[in-house]
Amino acid sequence: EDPNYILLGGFGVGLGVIVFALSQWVEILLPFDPTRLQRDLDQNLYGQHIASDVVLKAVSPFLFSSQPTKNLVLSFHGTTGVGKNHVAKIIARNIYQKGEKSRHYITFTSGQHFPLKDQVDIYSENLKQQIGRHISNSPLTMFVFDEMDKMNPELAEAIKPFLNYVPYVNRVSYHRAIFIFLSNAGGNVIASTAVDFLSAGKSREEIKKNSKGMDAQIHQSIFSYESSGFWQLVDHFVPFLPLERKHIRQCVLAEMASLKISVHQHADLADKVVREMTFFPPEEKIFSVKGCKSVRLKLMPYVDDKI
Ligand SMILES: Nc1ncnc2c1ncn2[C@@H]1O[C@H](COP(=O)(O)OP(=O)(O)OP(=O)(O)O)[C@@H](O)[C@H]1O
Repeated sequence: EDPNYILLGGFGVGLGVIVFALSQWVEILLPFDPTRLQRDLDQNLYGQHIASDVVLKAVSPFLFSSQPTKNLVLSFHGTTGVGKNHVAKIIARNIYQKGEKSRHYITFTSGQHFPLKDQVDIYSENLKQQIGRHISNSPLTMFVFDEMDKMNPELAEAIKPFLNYVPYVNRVSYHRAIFIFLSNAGGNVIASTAVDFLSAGKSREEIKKNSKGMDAQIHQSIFSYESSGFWQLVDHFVPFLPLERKHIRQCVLAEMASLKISVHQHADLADKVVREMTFFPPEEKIFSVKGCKSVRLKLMPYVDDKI
């Protein structure tokens, strides 16, 4: 063997390893395409015409702008299992090639990450450092805070400076980050507005963001929390409506496809799962109490028998 070839081969392998490591480290940001986001929402988000509209109109100009004047702050409201986390993930997969698995998609759940009241000072300090570090690594980071209604107000205070109009810290732009807060606060207000509409014979699509003062009532339900200054920094409050039978059915079919459960072999499964769910109000039984939340779990027993 010619030692030159061995040297060259070794060099090639080394270079390959470095390129591979770099490609794992440097994540690809997708070029933003509003049509793709719209298509994704149209096809994969069921029964949420208001949320779909607000998200598209908020996210598109923000991602198009090369120098946004402030970061994007969204607050999603609705009862359980109606698609709040789901939409955050849809946004993520339209920004990052790795979607929700991206290193730049950061989630915190109050009950899980900040459970102890007497540790709040430590949580605050850690949280500030983490947010700063993530933004320094990649200005276009998504921070998703779940269970905001359970968050200690002191933690909200720790996040507040990042939502403000601070343009640069250490020459890194703080205006490109996206903050999404999820909560069940206002969920009952939204649900009762939906019940009123459908009971009055109106269609779901007629419900607007400010129908029956829904907007104002959502504000009321959160501004009564201590950190009202924090909520003033939110750009858009996004209501998620409770889901009806047809939406649950759509969720079941989508989950069946993702779990590779044959629709042919289990023709009645979607209807069976829908029948097993609980609906409200008790008389009319229009909306699913848990949205699409337990759908995946109910399908698990069928996972093994593939097509
Ligand atoms: N409107 C919807 N359209 C499509 N799929 C949905 C919708 N709502 C819920 N799902 C499905 O149900 C699962 C659970 O929903 P998701 O986690 O988004 O609920 P959530 O509103 O965040 O609830 P929670 O308040 O309990 O956190 C999602 O992963 C998704 O598969």
